[in-house]
Amino acid sequence: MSTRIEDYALIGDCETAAMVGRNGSIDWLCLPRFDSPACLAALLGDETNGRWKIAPADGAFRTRRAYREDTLILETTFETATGKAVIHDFMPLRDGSSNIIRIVEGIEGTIAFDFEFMARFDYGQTVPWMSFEEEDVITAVAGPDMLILHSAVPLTGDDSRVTGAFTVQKGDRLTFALTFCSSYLPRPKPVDAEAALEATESFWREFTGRCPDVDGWTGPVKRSLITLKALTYMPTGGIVAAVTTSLPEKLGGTRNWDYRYCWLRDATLTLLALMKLGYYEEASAWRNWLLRAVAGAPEQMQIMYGVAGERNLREWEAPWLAGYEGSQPVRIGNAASEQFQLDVYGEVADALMQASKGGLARHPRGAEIGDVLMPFLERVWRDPDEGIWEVRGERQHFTYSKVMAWVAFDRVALMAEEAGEHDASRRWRKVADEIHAEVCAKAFDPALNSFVQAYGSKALDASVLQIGMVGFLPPDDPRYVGTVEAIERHLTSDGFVLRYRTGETDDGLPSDEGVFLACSFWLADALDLIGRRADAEALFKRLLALSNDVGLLSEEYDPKDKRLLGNFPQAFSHIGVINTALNLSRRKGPADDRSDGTPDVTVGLGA
Ligand SMILES: OC[C@H]1O[C@H](O[C@H]2O[C@H](CO)[C@@H](O)[C@H](O)[C@H]2O)[C@H](O)[C@@H](O)[C@@H]1O
Repeated sequence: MSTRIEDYALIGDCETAAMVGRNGSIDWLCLPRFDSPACLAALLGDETNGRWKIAPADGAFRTRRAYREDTLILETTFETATGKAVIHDFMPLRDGSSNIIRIVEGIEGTIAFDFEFMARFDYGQTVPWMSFEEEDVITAVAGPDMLILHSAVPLTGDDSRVTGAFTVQKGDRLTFALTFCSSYLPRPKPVDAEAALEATESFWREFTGRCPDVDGWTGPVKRSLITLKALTYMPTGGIVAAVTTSLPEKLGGTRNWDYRYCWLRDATLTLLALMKLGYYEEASAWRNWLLRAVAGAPEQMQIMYGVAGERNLREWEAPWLAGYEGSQPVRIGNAASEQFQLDVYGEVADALMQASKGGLARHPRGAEIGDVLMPFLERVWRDPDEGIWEVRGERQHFTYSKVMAWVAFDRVALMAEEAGEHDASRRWRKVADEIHAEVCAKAFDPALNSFVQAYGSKALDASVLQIGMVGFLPPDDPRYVGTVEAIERHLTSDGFVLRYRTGETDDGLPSDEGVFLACSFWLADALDLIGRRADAEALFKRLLALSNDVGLLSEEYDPKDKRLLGNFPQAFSHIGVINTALNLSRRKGPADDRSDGTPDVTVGLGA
């Protein structure tokens, strides 16, 4: 039986990450980067696709898990009839090599453990050459890649499987370290596990220590903050949407996508959340990543890039992987990278304006990029697009896309005005006004008393909840209030929000999907904005209760089967935790900031 998505926890080194099951098995690991081929891929198949398991030999064990306070160090406590032991799992920040360290510590009595290591490079396909250099040092080599396993106990096995057995007693501390390196380069020095544990703890504590108090929500906010940081590729500042590919949006379904890339949309929303908590260093790193990634001709700007700004994210399928609970295909790469999605221009402009407001130092290329992108957007905003949901059906005039195009022109007009560039400001304001009038005329359905998914459509769509948050209409505008209420009434399942009804939208895909957690946070924000604070709080609490035992959320949820669905953990959902907590706390939240329209800046788009 497969491990439920909610039974995984994340560990990472801000360059890649691993998924650790409640059963002691590491079932997902891509090296050396988030988007590199996996060398442990049991998550999307079975153990023969690669895993590293350390678990009590007595199968009847109980587990309890928690992160060491304010860190990404996972502590899984195993209890059997004979004793209690903890495995401390973590990935230290790199100092020349990438490592996963597992320290098994005896707490009470005695426990017998089984050890199993099966490496499969190239997404669970390639069986390596396994060499037993010493009883406790084993290497796995396949082409350019090499894993070195340092074990505290003797191991045996062959190319396909390495096993061992050991016992821990109270006070024992056994260390296992897996190091990745290039097979053709000199080997890195073995890592000092205890020193690495200390350094890892200090790193995360220092990072989390800067988080302000967010009323009663500080706990979940900190966990979300740590998760977003773990999704950041530190060498470049790029932020991936999730660390997994192809965890399904419906169990057994085909809506399985690769999220190990940097979406401008997801990343800018992450940036807004981080800045609200005062994390400007991360925001600055991301802004520099963005300006490097979008450098070039504006018509070639993509909606997503690789972690270092790569453009070629060609989508392909890995048929040898059975898929999570049989959900095929497993996709690598993402064809949405070639789509046209208007909203990203608005998201980027908005984030950069907020960055300026927050006092982020000006970047020399920033204004220049704005000068090139805005005339391009002026030419193309009337075109249909694939929209925020990246539909694979026909392009449409999606309401959210046009609203966000309005945001782009509105923000640059405000910034130009503030900088005393009155001609530019008038030019952009004129386009903004034109878009505004068109959206109000074509995207509002008086019979439904709601904004709809696309011009002339009858379908509801959760993305238009953003209309009151980005300042397109004041929250008390009856058209916005009507929209929020229509979505609450007709686009929810068990009180949680669907992106849209799959049967009513040509998204080019079969079957349906779960409720979308980010949209559910948006409904909480919207309810708060229209003056229904108690309902907003109640929904927020229900959403937080969907987090797994270590505070992590995936993209979607199935209210019937009560299971997390989709890639995990997902930035979009954790951004929701932070933003809604801020909106509901005394502190001024992103919704207030984004809707108040004050530029408070002195320089251009990239400032
Ligand atoms: O629903 C089809 C699309 O689903 C994915 O996109 C979703 O995830 C993105 C990353 O979090 C998010 O930016 C987007 O708004 C979501 O719809 C998938 O990546 C697409 O390829 C797919 O067409």
